[in-house]
Amino acid sequence: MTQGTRLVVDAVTMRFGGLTAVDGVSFTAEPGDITAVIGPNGAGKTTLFNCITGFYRASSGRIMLGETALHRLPGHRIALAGVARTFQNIRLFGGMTCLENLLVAQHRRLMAASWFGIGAVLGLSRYPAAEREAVERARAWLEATDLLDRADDAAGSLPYGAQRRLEIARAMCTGPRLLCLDEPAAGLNPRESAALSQLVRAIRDGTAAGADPCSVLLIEHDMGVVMGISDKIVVLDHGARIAMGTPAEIRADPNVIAAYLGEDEPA
Ligand SMILES: Nc1ncnc2c1ncn2[C@@H]1O[C@H](COP(=O)(O)OP(=O)(O)OP(=O)(O)O)[C@@H](O)[C@H]1O
Repeated sequence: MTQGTRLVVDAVTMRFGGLTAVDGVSFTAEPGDITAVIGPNGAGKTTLFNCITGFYRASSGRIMLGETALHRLPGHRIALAGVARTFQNIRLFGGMTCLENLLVAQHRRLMAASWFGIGAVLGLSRYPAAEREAVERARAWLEATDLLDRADDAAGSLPYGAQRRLEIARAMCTGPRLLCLDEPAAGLNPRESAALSQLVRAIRDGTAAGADPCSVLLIEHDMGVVMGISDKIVVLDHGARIAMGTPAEIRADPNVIAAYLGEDEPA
């Protein structure tokens, strides 16, 4: 069993014209850890996330996932390298069922098993076995996210909190080495936030859906969730890293408290 994969973010800078949205940020997200990136509005969190997940190419710096240089890969190769993400705004196929959403997420695996259609034409395909596995994996993640009874319902008909869990299930169906969550607790009620925290811990520890442990990186404004589940917190302000440490260290850091003055104070 793997123990997740180390993410190294090394002096990453992202400029938009004259604006430096991320300014030489470095940190490592250790295997087996939940690492949170926090900071006031406009601090550069989403931009940094977009660099890691391949939506932007960093202006400079290195991003390594294990031995893989993510910063050198085109955006569409990042998922293949083992990075899965969820979005601030939910992006599910609303008209498809929950199960179908999780099967679509596995289409690359299924295509590979059918040798991209050629094996199927020749009757040599491993597709049926792969399809069975894909359905089993999808059902395991539906169960882990408490959505098994909604498997055949349209994703768009689910309550908001359930859609957020389905997004995580979909990301996990790709078998990632690193899961990036962009404000997963946004809009959740306290009970749903608690269930989310438990799910993210289980993903980190490899106790959900029979999957291996997975490193987790999250952006989150809900300080209850951040302080409750993070092993390490990286704090950004005006694009730069101003603090890094355990939740207890971050809570007591005067730089962090100063950065948040006028915002919601952490903890
Ligand atoms: N595509 C873009 N083009 C130009 N400027 C951008 C772009 N994306 C982000 N920015 C700017 O970069 C800075 C950092 O924004 P970013 O969205 O990364 O912050 P954030 O910490 O995620 O904020 P929030 O908590 O409000 O989501 C902001 O000044 C923003 O206006």
